[in-house]
Amino acid sequence: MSTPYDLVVIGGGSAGLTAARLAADLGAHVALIERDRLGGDCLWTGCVPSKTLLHAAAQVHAARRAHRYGLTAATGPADWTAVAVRVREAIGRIEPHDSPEALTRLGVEVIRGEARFTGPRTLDADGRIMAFRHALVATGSSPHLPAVPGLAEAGALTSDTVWDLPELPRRLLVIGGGAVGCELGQAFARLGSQVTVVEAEQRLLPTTEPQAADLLQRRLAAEGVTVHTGAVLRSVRPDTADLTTADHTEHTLAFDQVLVATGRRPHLAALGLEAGGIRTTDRGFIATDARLRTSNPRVFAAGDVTGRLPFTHVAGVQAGDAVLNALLGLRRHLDYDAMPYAVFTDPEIAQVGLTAARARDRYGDAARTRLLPHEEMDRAVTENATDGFTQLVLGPKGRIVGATVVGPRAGEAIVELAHAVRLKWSPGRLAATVHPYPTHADGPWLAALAKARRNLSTPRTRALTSALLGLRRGVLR
Ligand SMILES: Cc1cc2nc3c(=O)[nH]c(=O)nc-3n(C[C@H](O)[C@H](O)[C@H](O)COP(=O)(O)OP(=O)(O)OC[C@H]3O[C@@H](n4cnc5c(N)ncnc54)[C@H](O)[C@@H]3O)c2cc1C
Ligand SMILES: NC(=O)c1ccc[n+]([C@@H]2O[C@H](COP(=O)([O-])OP(=O)(O)OC[C@H]3O[C@@H](n4cnc5c(N)ncnc54)[C@H](O)[C@@H]3O)[C@@H](O)[C@H]2O)c1
Repeated sequence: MSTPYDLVVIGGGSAGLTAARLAADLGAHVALIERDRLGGDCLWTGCVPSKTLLHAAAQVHAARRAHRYGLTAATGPADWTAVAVRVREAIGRIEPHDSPEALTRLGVEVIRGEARFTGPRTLDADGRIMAFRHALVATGSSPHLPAVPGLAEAGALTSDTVWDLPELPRRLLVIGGGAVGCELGQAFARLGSQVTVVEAEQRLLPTTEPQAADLLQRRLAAEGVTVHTGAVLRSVRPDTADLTTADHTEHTLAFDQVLVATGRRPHLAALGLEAGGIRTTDRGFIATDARLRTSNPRVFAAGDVTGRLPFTHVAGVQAGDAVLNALLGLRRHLDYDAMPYAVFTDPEIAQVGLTAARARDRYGDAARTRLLPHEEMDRAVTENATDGFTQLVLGPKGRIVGATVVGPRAGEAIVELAHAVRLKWSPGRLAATVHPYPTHADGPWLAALAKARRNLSTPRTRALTSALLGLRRGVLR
């Protein structure tokens, strides 16, 4: 057995890579064990391919509407081979940053193999026993297939396998209307597939603000996507699916390919959690405290495996905190109420902090919302994208506790609202920073200005300003 490593990282995805790099920067003796390819879900099958696909689909969508500007509009389906090449190109451009060579240059020992705990301070990587002072579990998650008869046998695609399609499906059935289902459903529809999305809950993106989800559903319908919400998928055969919709009617849908996007489960099998003294939650994720420590105080966890907000940026910041807490004995913890995310559909939907409903649950009558429809935002008018909105959710003392932006570049516009939530700003504080005109960041600014202006016109402030004006009139004549 080797001398103990300061840190052994298990899994080379968004969380594991960030952790290993930071540990090496701090001068730690660090090893990273990866059983497959460094880069994880985000690089190979998640964020990077999906955002590249969405960009390609947006270009095709714009080309189809080019007749508005006197050009010959594009018709027919997109060339899937060309799109797939572009997706692989984007992955290829990013992959070298995450390669074993790049990590080794930084001082990380990269080990190819499957890790398994053999005790509270040791693990086995494909036959090699390694001792550690600290370990980080960053083994991520995989798509989960619901137990619907015939689904697995129908050759269902997931976000792991959809990238290998030899051709664009003519009819694509998407099971699940969460982030993956909405993003990929819209992208495939724009590229030329006939898409049907089946969602079990009453609306798409069930955890986002309801008006945002409704707006997206209307847009998808306008683009020719059929959406069934509140639907129960009963069974699947090789080219048809039986479902019952919210109004209790039964449908049989024909498809050429079916894509399952119904959530993910953590990679924990064969990790030897029991030998490592690591407990899991009721939902089957690794149980961690606020400092990301597991039930074994020498083992931390980060990323999708923790079951908290499964996003790349969350995986990265969790990994950073876990490494600092483990190696330097700090007590850092994240504020999940200030964690933003974006769904890259068109319209783009970005959110941070509490939704209006959660704010009411937490703060009762002290919770308020301020909505700025994007008809009032000039940049949205110039781009003919006025159906979006910016909503601020205010808590006690009028502090911003949550926000939603729907419209172009919502993912960028949400960033300053994430600052506002984290730093507990009032709208007045946000309004004090001048924004260039006209940008997509005007939504948050105009919403904050409108609220600040309303504060100026309360009877009390009006009485004060009237008195002051009267005084000035007297002095200045
Ligand atoms: C289609 C899609 C689009 C997405 N888009 C976005 C987006 O736009 N923005 C965003 O923030 N998030 C997005 N996500 C989510 C994001 O991809 C994940 O949250 C993120 O990749 C999780 O990182 P991770 O490090 O926890 O896990 P992973 O990236 O899954 O990495 C885990 C690694 O551990 C390895 N591993 C597992 N078990 C072992 C073992 N026993 N031994 C050794 N190695 C092991 C695996 O091989 C893998 O490489 C998307 C996800 C999907 C599916
Ligand atoms: N833009 C982004 O940041 C982005 C994009 C894609 C994915 N992701 C991440 O990847 C994770 C996985 O995405 P996902 O979309 O698979 O999961 P999800 O949890 O976001 O959505 C799954 C959806 O499937 C529905 N569902 C579950 N079982 C069903 C059934 N039997 N029939 C019909 N509908 C059913 C759920 O109600 C839910 O709406 C997400 O949690 C997200 O964090 C992020």
